[in-house]
Amino acid sequence: MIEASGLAYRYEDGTTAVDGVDLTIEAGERVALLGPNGAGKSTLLLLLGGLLPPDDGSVRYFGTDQPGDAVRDRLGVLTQDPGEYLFNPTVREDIEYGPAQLGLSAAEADRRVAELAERFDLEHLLDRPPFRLSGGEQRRAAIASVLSVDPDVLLLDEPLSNVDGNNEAELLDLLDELSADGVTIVTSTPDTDLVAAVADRVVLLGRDGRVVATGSTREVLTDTDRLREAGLAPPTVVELFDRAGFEDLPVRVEEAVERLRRQ
Ligand SMILES: Nc1ncnc2c1ncn2[C@@H]1O[C@H](COP(=O)(O)OP(=O)(O)OP(=O)(O)O)[C@@H](O)[C@H]1O
Repeated sequence: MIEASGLAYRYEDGTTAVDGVDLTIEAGERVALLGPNGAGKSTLLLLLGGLLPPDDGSVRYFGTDQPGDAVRDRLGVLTQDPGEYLFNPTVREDIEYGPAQLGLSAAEADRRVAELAERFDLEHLLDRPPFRLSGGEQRRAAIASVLSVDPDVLLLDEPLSNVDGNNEAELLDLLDELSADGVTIVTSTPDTDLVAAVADRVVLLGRDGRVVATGSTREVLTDTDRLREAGLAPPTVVELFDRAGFEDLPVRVEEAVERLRRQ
């Protein structure tokens, strides 16, 4: 789906945000870009989504040489600022915007709005101006507008920040469903507790914008020393079982519960 090689990006003030990143994302994969604040996750996501031109290196999409612009409607990129997706007079129009740009019928756009509004608990907010929404509501509306174009690849920058427990569970369920439908999902986060719920593979970034490790979610999340060296706390469930002296560490709460029941 995405093949990045030698990616590097420096901001105008000379800050190197991403440095020499090689990364291949296969169809249907769920990948987390994990790293501490300032590691370059957001910048990398923008580079992968074709929204920033790299200073060095290149990104290939779908095994072709088409530039990011040409495959824009197949890539759904959620940046950290929900305001970037909410620029119409109402939330409804924001969600309809993508389908309209793709030339879909009004009936199909309406259908997508209704489905996404129900999923994200936005029905009562559809006719409001987006700036009158709370931070978490804006994030949910932004995610709905990204999903409205039915992308093949989703690139999500900290999608759960500001989102409460119920809506978090709803969004995680939806990501599971999209993944089961074959959508490729890349999620950036500094939150090790979230990773096992959204990814099967992890790309761990260090503070210098370089990849420190890649591996299965289990491999990366149970290597507590390496996580700490990268500036991250291990997931709570991993830390708990590690400190309690367990050998084989669970990475999800459900797995931990199962383990304890068997004891
Ligand atoms: N517009 C900018 N101008 C200059 N430096 C920037 C800019 N945006 C980000 N940076 C710097 O680039 C580096 C990577 O930032 P980036 O936002 O990609 O990291 P991140 O891993 O997403 O961080 P966080 O977890 O805090 O969101 C940091 O050192 C940051 O200070």
